[in-house]
Amino acid sequence: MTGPLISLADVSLVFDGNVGALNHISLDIAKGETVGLVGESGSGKTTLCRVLVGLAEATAGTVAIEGRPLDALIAADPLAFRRKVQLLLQDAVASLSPRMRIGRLLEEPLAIHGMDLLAGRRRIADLLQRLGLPQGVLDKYPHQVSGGQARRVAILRALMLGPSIIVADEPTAGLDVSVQGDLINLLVELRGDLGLTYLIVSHNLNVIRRIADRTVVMYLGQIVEAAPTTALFSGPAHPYSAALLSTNPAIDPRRRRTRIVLEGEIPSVVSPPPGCRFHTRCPIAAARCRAEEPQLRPLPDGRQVRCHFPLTEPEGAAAFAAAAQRHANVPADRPRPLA
Ligand SMILES: Nc1ncnc2c1ncn2[C@@H]1O[C@H](COP(=O)(O)OP(=O)(O)OP(=O)(O)O)[C@@H](O)[C@H]1O
Repeated sequence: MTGPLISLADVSLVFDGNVGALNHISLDIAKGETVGLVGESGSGKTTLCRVLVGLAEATAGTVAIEGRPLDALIAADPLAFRRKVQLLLQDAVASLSPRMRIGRLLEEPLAIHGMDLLAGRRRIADLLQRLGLPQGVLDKYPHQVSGGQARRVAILRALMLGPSIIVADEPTAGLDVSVQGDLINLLVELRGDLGLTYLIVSHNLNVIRRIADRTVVMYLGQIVEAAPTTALFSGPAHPYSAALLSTNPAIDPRRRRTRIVLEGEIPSVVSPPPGCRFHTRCPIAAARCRAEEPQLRPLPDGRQVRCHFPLTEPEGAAAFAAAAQRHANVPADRPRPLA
């Protein structure tokens, strides 16, 4: 296969006639790639995940897997589609029935998909070992295992049917840092061993930095930047990406001397600001930003950005440096709004 494994072309989704949760999203994901999705609450990350797994339907645009439209794939063979694309939810315990022992929970999909029970049990045994879970968890109820183990059980359940795509919404949320680290290592290992492709949503930028080959930044239903993770973290092109990264002091503190505090509420997707959607909170917004909506466009270094004045170009860099300078005298222990 030469084309992308997953392709979203100009996808929009409007809830209730006026909630534009996704706005002209175009994104290709290659087989074996891990794409991280970041952005403030309400930017459309979960909706994008739900579209990809067929739980929500795009109002416009096309979603394709291996070049075949998603709706046609689902209509032709819904079970085959579910085997191929699995959703991993944040709250692993809540996504498992509390009244069934884990062993039965894991065998349940085998019956639904008409798979051989013996072969299924061998697969469970193999995956238990691979995921570092003791055999004993099979006899327990979901609430009787630790948070980290419950998360592994949910991963095991998602892997039972041999998927090729895993869409994970906050897979490490609520876990201790060390357990988070183990889980990320596990996901990376599984990707290599089983040839998986991941789309991973996380509020935790350290998680995204460790696992994603490419990171997509969303704001108010739009992609504002899509870049190789190393490029994004070493020098964001969109002012919103810069603001998001600056909220995390652990990310290269030498580079992040200026903490950019975004002022004001995130606007509503029901009535997004005209021009650039970010202009009401952007530290370098100019008249053009208020009047003209920027398109997502490629930069010479291969990333894409939706900004008239990307920080990787001289005009944007100068404006950003000037904004930082204006606030340079704010004491270090106080937030330094750039707007
Ligand atoms: N079923 C629905 N009906 C109406 N509006 C919805 C529905 N689901 C989501 N929305 C709205 O769509 C927008 C995007 O929501 P979404 O949950 O995708 O954002 P998110 O980036 O995943 O946020 P979070 O990080 O909090 O999960 C929000 O304004 C939300 O209120």
